[in-house]
Amino acid sequence: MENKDTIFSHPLSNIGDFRFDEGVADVFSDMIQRSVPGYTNIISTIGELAKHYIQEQSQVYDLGCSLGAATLAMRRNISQQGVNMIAVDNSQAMIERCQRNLGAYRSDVPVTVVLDDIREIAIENASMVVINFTLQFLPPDERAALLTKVYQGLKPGGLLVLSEKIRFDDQSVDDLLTELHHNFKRAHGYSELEISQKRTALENVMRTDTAQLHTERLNEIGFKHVATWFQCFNFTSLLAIK
Ligand SMILES: Nc1ncnc2c1ncn2[C@@H]1O[C@H](C[S@+](CC[C@H]([NH3+])C(=O)[O-])CC(=O)[O-])[C@@H](O)[C@H]1O
Ligand SMILES: O=C(O)C(=O)Cc1ccccc1
Repeated sequence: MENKDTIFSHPLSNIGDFRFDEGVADVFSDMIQRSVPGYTNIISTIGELAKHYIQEQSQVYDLGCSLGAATLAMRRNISQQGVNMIAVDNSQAMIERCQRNLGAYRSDVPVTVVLDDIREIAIENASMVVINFTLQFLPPDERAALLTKVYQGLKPGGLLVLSEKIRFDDQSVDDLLTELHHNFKRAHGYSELEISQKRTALENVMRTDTAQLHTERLNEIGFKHVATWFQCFNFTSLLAIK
């Protein structure tokens, strides 16, 4: 049923930048579950939060939706009327599979699947916005603008869920939590070669911020309530309410 991630299992003579292409999209569900501690828990909590925060006659956004896991979790959980969901990703391979996944379950909640850069889309009348491990792929100096756009598009009482891989200013702490994350990957069957080649591939494309920066930035933008609700090693998820 599910394709196993073997992308980095053989020695590559030239490790290019990590890309969300067909090969990655085909194995992405397996890849993210074996790579991100707490991923399944985060997805189901997004579903729980949807029950409480999605407002009637409003829009819900999943920015960097990949295969649509967060959108599916939210859609399954809501009984609110007049909700329109928008799932956005700039990878054609992901969007095709996302559309297919959403079509595999029946639901009365309309979802518009959009192939675009999350920096280009309008956010309006939103009661919930999910950015689950996607902000980390934007250039660091463009992150505040994206989050400001989200804030401006949210209704009062609206919720942002922001999940990210993080780094630590303290080098010893960063080394330790990186090692614990690598142990997690080993425990899920990844070899040293896979871990190190993927790390190289991600180096230029995924520049992580610290937890403090995430919290401070959300506060500065104006969110009324900001909290870290999940952290495992160097992975975190925050919620921010307007
Ligand atoms: N500028 C951008 N515009 C649109 N999409 C982008 C951009 N940059 C990257 N992406 C997309 O963001 C997604 C990141 S994965 C999200 C997991 C999902 N949220 C999940 O809950 O399963 C997380 C990870 O791979 O660590 C990929 O599908 C990219 O194509
Ligand atoms: O795999 C890793 O080392 C990560 O940091 C997480 C991840 C998961 C899926 C795609 C890109 C990064």
